[in-house]
Amino acid sequence: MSADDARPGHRIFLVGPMGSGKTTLGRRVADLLELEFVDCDDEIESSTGASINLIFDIEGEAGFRDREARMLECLAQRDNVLVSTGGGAVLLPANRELMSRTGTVVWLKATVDQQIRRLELDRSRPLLQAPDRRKRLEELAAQRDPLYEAVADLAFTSGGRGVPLVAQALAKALREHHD
Ligand SMILES: Nc1ncnc2c1ncn2[C@@H]1O[C@H](COP(=O)(O)OP(=O)(O)O)[C@@H](O)[C@H]1O
Ligand SMILES: O=C(O)C1=C[C@@H](OP(=O)(O)O)[C@@H](O)[C@H](O)C1
Ligand SMILES: [Mg+2]
Repeated sequence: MSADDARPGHRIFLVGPMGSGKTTLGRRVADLLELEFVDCDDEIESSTGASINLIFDIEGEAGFRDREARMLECLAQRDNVLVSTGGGAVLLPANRELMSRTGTVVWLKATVDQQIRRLELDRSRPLLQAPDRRKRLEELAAQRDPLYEAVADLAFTSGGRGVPLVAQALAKALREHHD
């Protein structure tokens, strides 16, 4: 991002692992920063009329990544927006390049324990349909943490404060980042 673009909330991308709160916190933080909120997965679901699970079933992960990359390209053209991405959006170099070039990228961190607790009942994430969720999440973290790190302008750890307080802290961190 150039210095001229570095205004609060011009375009923010939240990245990070499943269950880090990109969707939940993103919506609140967008409100606090008076930005439009958009969730990449929700956009894919509403534009296809299919759930993420069904897309994975029919087209495989590769098909989903294709749709995700195309959706991100569209979303990166909006202004005054906070975009919550899916946890694997950082996998494609083109996505990383797009997000770094067009916005402020925030890595929402979460421990595997937090992920497991928060996603205990979740059945909507195809990559979590594994017999050993901890192992799966650890493998994903080993693969992806270096990518989150590489693309992020800011890393944010939520701690155990509860969603409303964490959203306020994240909004504050973003304001300070842009000052
Ligand atoms: N900081 C947090 N503290 C407690 N619960 C959280 C936090 N962030 C998210 N959650 C909960 O975890 C679940 C998954 O959050 P979600 O926003 O869908 O994560 P992501 O979009 O990163 O996968 C939701 O039930 C949400 O309420
Ligand atoms: O980590 C991933 O590869 C994925 C994360 C999901 O989004 P959240 O990170 O919002 O759960 C969703 O995009 C899809 O199930 C794949
Ligand atoms: Mg999400």
